[in-house]
This record gives sequence, structure tokens and C-alpha cells, in this order.
Amino acid sequence: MPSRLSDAFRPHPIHDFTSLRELPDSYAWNQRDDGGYPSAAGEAFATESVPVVDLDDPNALQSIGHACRTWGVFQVTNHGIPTSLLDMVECTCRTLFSLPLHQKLKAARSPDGVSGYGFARISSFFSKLMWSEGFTVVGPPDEHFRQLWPHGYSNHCDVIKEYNEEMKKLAGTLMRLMLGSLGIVAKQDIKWAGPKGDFKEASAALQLNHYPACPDPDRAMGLAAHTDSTLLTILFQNNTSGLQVFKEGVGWVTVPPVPGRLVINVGDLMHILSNGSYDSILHRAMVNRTRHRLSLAYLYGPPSSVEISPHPKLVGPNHPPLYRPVTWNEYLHTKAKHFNEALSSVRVCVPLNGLIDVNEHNNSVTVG
Ligand SMILES: C=C1C[C@]23C[C@@]1(O)CC[C@H]2[C@@]12CCC[C@@](C)(C(=O)O1)[C@H]2[C@@H]3C(=O)O
Ligand SMILES: O=C(O)CCC(=O)C(=O)O
Ligand SMILES: [Fe+2]
Repeated sequence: MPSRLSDAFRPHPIHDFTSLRELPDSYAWNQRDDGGYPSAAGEAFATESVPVVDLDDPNALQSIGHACRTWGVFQVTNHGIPTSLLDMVECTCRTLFSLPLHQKLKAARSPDGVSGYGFARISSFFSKLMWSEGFTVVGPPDEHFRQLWPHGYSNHCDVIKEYNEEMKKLAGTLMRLMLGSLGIVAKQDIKWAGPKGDFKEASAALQLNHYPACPDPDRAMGLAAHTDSTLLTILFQNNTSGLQVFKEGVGWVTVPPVPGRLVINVGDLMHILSNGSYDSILHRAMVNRTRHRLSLAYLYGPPSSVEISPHPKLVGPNHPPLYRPVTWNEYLHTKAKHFNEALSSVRVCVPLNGLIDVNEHNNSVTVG
């Protein structure tokens, strides 16, 4: 195992690809470059759509449980995040990615760091490059933001801090609902949830993604198919579509951006905690010919010292624990090494019903 996350990643060539008029071969993907997931039928004819849950609905807990069991992803409305805050964070994102490349590189992610500007970390697992750039915020963004905007960085810092605070509250609510529908009561059954069951000690990373308009979108890939390593991820997308989720038996389903909705992904650690009841969702981001796209992923997990394992309430003689205990940090290292095989690598037992999780599809990925 690499001692630092960055050791597992191959350096990415820095191109200012936003100015390219044609798609270079290094950015042109074939279907098999993305792990060979079945595609066309589902994309063209998918009649199913990702469930929408109104958090003000008294039946929200049941609806979320159903969505997590059948999809591993859902959208929420009435989530309590003010539209004005979403507008401001989108504006900060747009301003950041509009900076010239040399300026963004002043806040580049360092080889042994997590925060800062850079290209998709998962690039090292693919022979082709992704049509996107990103900025990761872990902890206060001040230092990096000062490098980006020597004058006037503090407004942008305030926006990110407020967004993180609001996201943390929403993530706590979602945890209580997702676990509640498994019969787990946060404040009684999860020690690290704290006496109020508000998951105050949780950790998180904020990932800002930018997908510039692309001269040949059908052959390009914004962000290749992956599951998040998290307990859950809260995704905000601007008004350009691009997010697709993979549903067994259906194929790739687009999650169109709808104002007021946020997308909630089940992550790998939730799959482990739920002892396989909830599958983490395989997803990817496609790009657009004329419109650039922005997304913000709030990646939410346990405090660093906490080991996540199948919850005792979900383990019994007919339900052996499927995974060994793992901290988020350990799992992130495993992910950096094994990518979409990470879950299998911490599995200790094959499910008794013989079902195989979605990540098994990626057995054919060429690790580059
Ligand atoms: C906490 C984290 C989750 C993440 C790796 C990271 O350290 C920060 C970025 C996250 C992200 C976003 C894009 C997809 C992903 C697989 C990646 O390469 O970076 C996730 C990581 C993850 O969930 O494993
Ligand atoms: O841009 C998107 O819609 C997806 C982003 C994503 O999956 C991520 O940041 O983990
Ligand atoms: Fe993701």
C-alpha cells in the first residue's frame, strides 16, 4: 500500500485543453476504455428515472430506503439549502475555473496533498485522458484561495465555508434517514453519531468539477465511471446535463439537472455499513459540445479514526458480515490502488444470495 495517496497516482500531463479546437487522440475514448459497461440500449431507451424524494414528506424515510435498495441514488427536494447559496457557490466555481491555467496552477494539488487544483485523480487507471479539471477542498480553503485570488479571496472562502456547513447538516439528516430505514437509530446504534445523533464529528471533502465545452463530446469522457468511497455524496450540478448513473438491467441513465434538486449517491462505505443492503452507485460525467458544465460533490464520511464495518443489527446467522472493518483513510488508499475493485478487496465473504455488486463489472479495466 502506498504510504501517501499521491504515490498511487501517475502524473497527469497538464494541457490547457479548454482552448483545443479538435479532440486530441489522447482524449478520444472507445467504449472499452471505460471498463466496457454495456451502454447504448439503456442510454437510448431508458424509461426509468432516478427517484425524487421530498424531504418534507412524512414518508421520506421509506422512500429513501426504497431508493437506496433499488437504485443507490436519489434526488432530494425541500432539502433546506437556500437557492441563493447554491447560486453563490456556482459563481465561485465559475470564477475559479475561468482563471488562466497558470493562475490555477499556483494552487495545484501538491504531490502528497489532497486539496487544490488538478485533473481527475482516477486518470491513472485509464489510457485516455478526461475532459475535466477539478479543485478539491479539505478543511479551510483560505491558503489555496489566497494563491488564486491574492485580492478578494475572502468572499469566496466565506461561500465555501457556509456551503460546507449547510452540507454537513443535510448529510446528517440523510444519514439518519438512510440508516433509519435499515432499522438503525443513529444516536443509539452508531457511537460516532454523538449523543444527539447529528454526526457532528463526520469528515468531508468538497470536489469542484468543471467540464469545458468539448469539440467532440461523443468520443470524450468528463469523468470515467466510478463509485464514491464515501458514506454518501451530495451532488449539485449546474443547468447543463452530464451526470449518468448505471442501473443493472437498464444501462446508463441520465440524471437531468432540475433547479432545486440535489443528487444523493450511496457510497462504498455505506454499502459496507449496510452489509450490502444498499449498493454504491456507479456513475460518470459526460460532456457537451456547446455548454460547459459545473458540479460540486460533497463527499461525506466518518471521522478519521472510526472503522466502518457491517452494522451488528444487519449481521446474523443468515447474514454474515460481508466486509472487514476499514477506516475511510485506509479505504481511500485501497481505492487509489485498486480503483473499482476496492470493495472486493475488503470483502471477507461472498453474499449468501450469490449476487455480485456492480463494481464487479469493471474486471476488464486496463489499469494503466
Ligand atoms: C475524500 C475523497 C474522495 C475522493 C478522493 C478524495 O480524497 C477527494 C476527491 C474524491 C474524488 C472525487 C472524484 C471521484 C473520486 C473517485 C476521485 O478520484 O476523487 C473521488 C474520491 C473517492 O470517493 O474515492
Ligand atoms: O460531475 C458530476 O456529475 C459527477 C462528479 C462526481 O462523480 C464526483 O465528483 O465524484
Ligand atoms: Fe463521484
